[in-house]
Amino acid sequence: MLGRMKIDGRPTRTIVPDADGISVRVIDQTRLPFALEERRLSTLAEAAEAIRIMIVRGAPLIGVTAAYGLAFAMREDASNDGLDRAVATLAAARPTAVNLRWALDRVAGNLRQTASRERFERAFAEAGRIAEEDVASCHAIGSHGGRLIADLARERGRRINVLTHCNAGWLAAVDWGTALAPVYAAYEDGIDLHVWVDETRPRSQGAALTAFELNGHGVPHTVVADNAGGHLMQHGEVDICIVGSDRTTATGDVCNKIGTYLKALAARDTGVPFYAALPFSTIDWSLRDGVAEIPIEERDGREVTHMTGRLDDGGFATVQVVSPGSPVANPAFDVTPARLVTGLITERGVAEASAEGLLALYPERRAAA
Ligand SMILES: CSC[C@@H](O)[C@@H](O)C(=O)COP(=O)(O)O
Repeated sequence: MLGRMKIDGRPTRTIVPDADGISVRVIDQTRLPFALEERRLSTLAEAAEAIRIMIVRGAPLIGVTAAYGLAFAMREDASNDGLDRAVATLAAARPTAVNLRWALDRVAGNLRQTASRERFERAFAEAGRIAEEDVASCHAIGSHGGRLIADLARERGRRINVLTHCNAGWLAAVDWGTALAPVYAAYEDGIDLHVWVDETRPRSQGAALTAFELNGHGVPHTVVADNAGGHLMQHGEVDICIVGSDRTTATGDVCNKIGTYLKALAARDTGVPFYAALPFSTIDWSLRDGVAEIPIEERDGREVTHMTGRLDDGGFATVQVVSPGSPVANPAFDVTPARLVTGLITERGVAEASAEGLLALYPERRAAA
């Protein structure tokens, strides 16, 4: 299946069902930007491991991969116990992105009404539908967010500088992405724009993945160290910040890659609009206080102490960058309170970051609220 996003001019998607009808192929994101390699996933263990070690990452893509993982599990043990065990295994792979739990609940809910012998086919088809819906949501996010960039370009009559953090592009979803979808939409509409790409230590998703994506599309961009954003904003070099989200509360608090909160603080201080772009599957309607309630994944300290990269001679090396013996901490996400968020760009339009703002776009949630 062809995607809209491109690598070397070739349309590509991050996850594609294989012709054998029992597996999927994914891009191994641990190898980017220096090597483009695919992995085939066909078992529960492979899907859970791919999510855990971040062969696939980004909230929407984690959700789709988990849905396929549940399908694979149904080939191995289609009993109710097998289903419960598979849900638990996949849910534990990464705790913060709520799209994972959302996708598991959707597929598992469907399977509980389904006879065991039909469960694999049913789950595989449902995972495919979740992937297609994600593409449609991201495309719509692109249209709504692209208009924000176009409005700024009209208003300011010059090139628009967008700052983004981590990778919330098509590599983090199935196609298009969330935070980068508006960038792609505006760029394809001929808007003159440039993207400041936060490097995003410790795993460098900005330097490795966002830069790789933008390069693939010819979108003008510059990679900056994580600490540069505040300075750029103070000097009028940023017109708008757009980030993704791993979980957004019913009140509009935005959980995203560690460091996002600091950018939102700098944006507020300098009057730069700060948006989060996310599909409905990223909204956790059960939570009202993101700082207190969202579980923050703590990852291996080795991501902080070591870095891997390409040597000048073309070889690869992992090197230690922290003083030996120093303890490290590695919280992977932080929460930006709704009061610092100018708006939430969703597939239904741009919402104010508040309970009322979200309910205005998702009125069907009013009864539950
Ligand atoms: C469209 S993806 C939104 C988020 O998932 C993204 O901004 C992010 O924080 C990804 O974190 P990662 O740890 O790389 O999975």
